Amino acid sequence: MRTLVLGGTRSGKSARAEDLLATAPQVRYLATGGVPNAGADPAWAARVLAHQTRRDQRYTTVETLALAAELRRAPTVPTLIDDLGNWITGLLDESGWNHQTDLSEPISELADAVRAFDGDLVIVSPETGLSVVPGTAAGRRFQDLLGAANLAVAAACDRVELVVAGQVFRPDATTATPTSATPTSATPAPPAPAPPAPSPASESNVPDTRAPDTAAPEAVAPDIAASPVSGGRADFPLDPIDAELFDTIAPPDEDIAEQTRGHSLNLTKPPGSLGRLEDLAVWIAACQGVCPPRPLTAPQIAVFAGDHGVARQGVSAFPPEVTAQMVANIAGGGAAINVLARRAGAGVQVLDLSVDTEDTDPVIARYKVRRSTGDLRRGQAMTLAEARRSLAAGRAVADQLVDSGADLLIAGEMGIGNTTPAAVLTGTLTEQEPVVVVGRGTGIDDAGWIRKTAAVRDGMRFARPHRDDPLSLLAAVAGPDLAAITGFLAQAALRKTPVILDGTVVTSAALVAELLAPGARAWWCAGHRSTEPAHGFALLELGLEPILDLSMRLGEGSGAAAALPVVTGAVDLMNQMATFGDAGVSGSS
Ligand SMILES: Cc1cc2ncn([C@H]3O[C@H](COP(=O)(O)O)[C@@H](O)[C@H]3O)c2cc1C
Ligand SMILES: O=C(O)c1cccnc1
Repeated sequence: MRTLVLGGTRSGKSARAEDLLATAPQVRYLATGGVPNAGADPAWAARVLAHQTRRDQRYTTVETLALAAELRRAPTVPTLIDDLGNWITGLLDESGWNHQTDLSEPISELADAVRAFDGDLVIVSPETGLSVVPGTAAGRRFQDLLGAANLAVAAACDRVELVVAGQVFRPDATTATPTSATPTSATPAPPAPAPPAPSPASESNVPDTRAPDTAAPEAVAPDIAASPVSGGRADFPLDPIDAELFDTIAPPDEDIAEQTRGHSLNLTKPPGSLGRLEDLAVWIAACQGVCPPRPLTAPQIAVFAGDHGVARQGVSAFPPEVTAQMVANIAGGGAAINVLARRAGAGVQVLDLSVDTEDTDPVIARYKVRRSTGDLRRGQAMTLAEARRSLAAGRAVADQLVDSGADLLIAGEMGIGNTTPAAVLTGTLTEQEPVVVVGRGTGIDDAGWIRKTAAVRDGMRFARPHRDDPLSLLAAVAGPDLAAITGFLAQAALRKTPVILDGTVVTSAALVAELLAPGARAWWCAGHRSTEPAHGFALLELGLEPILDLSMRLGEGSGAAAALPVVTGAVDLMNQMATFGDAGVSGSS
């Protein structure tokens, strides 16, 4: 079990960490605070002594900043790291406190080592993000880097705890997942979010840290997760009036792309031998504007959920009630997307935009626009105002994730019947006939396929007049979930953040997003090719070649999450491989 214990100064976090290892026969204690010079700083020495006297004979202390190497050296020995704040300070002391100091590599190395660790590991780290932004450049640097370290390490752990005045809170156990807004959601929501909106830290993207054996009795604190919501619904942080207006989307940096292609020629491999992995790394470098690209340490997945009126017409193999049930499943960490995200080190949050229930946890429903949609066979799935609100919600979610450090975004979806509006959008925007785009979705039989095709035909009839007006197209035949995904994807591009697209539902929204924000597609790659026929047409229209083709047809973001390790691996190759010169390997003759 790997646990990250966060807390403020003197919160009781170290004592809590030691409690977690109380039954371990021996504990390796990785101390990052350095050996204090008692003469120079007696107060610091006393502080360290207090920690030492509390620990017993079972502890063996190793003073080190090389945490990743030490974890890898003995990856099963029960270990306590105390703490990441001193670790960041030590690294900054070594490499300089100026703003150019890049600690992304040691941070991602540590996260990788934590992920690979196979025993009891407790990591203590200060939670400084709840205080004011420091007034000095060095203070801000420290706070930013510590936040990044906490996010990356939280994503690699099985669970995250927050200690406040000796009380233990489990962010991931509050609402079953949605929690803090920090990319890996290591940081729980602040008790009093600042206006104008749920602060980033109040958003739900705790990494999916659920583990089968984590039902700790102290896992409470519903009020923390619920705090950002007023009256059961979140206030919309973005004025929906302008939700469909986007500034020009700048393309990823072509000079950096060229530089990265050149860099790749120097690496110890025949030119081009890593095939499309090289293209992916070049693309990420161009998105980041950095050569070689920085390792991706904080990918985030937002799953947008909604019901669809047409689902009552026999177009799905499953009943609409499954949408709400699956929202709870995703929040609880038990869906396919959670499993793939955990493995890939991505945080997951699920958001109810239009599920047909009043009972969703208020945090998950903070952007709720309505219950279900009108039947798209008769047009007007929602109003224009609702479409704007939904777009604004998706944009706000992307903003919050990017603001809290996410370096790659994935949109997922959950909604029984949603492959029907997706087929309507794709058929309309790629000018294909209904029979060509309609697939089996969750596995409908022939009679269901005929009903679905008829519904798509009717929906396309209503959609066609709105083909050149993305907002009214969404209002006519989509729904809040698809509109939110549209806003999310376009906003990610505006914020220069790469996206891995998922299957047919998300990609149908991508078609609309490209209309709303032309050029946005340059910020997206296609994670996989779904077996739904509409998906192939949508990918063709966007000019995207999928990374994987595994006959998947699930949605939730699962195809994108499956492709995520390929993308992060591609970036690592560009970043970590030795050059011919460095390794003393002869180049081609
Ligand atoms: C248990 C279950 C889990 C799912 N996870 C994703 N979907 C996927 O299937 C649904 C769309 O297919 P259709 O249009 O045929 O209803 C969406 O919820 C989509 O996310 C699921 C569907 C089910 C039943
Ligand atoms: O490709 C998808 O996104 C998909 C396929 C089937 C069911 N739900 C989603």
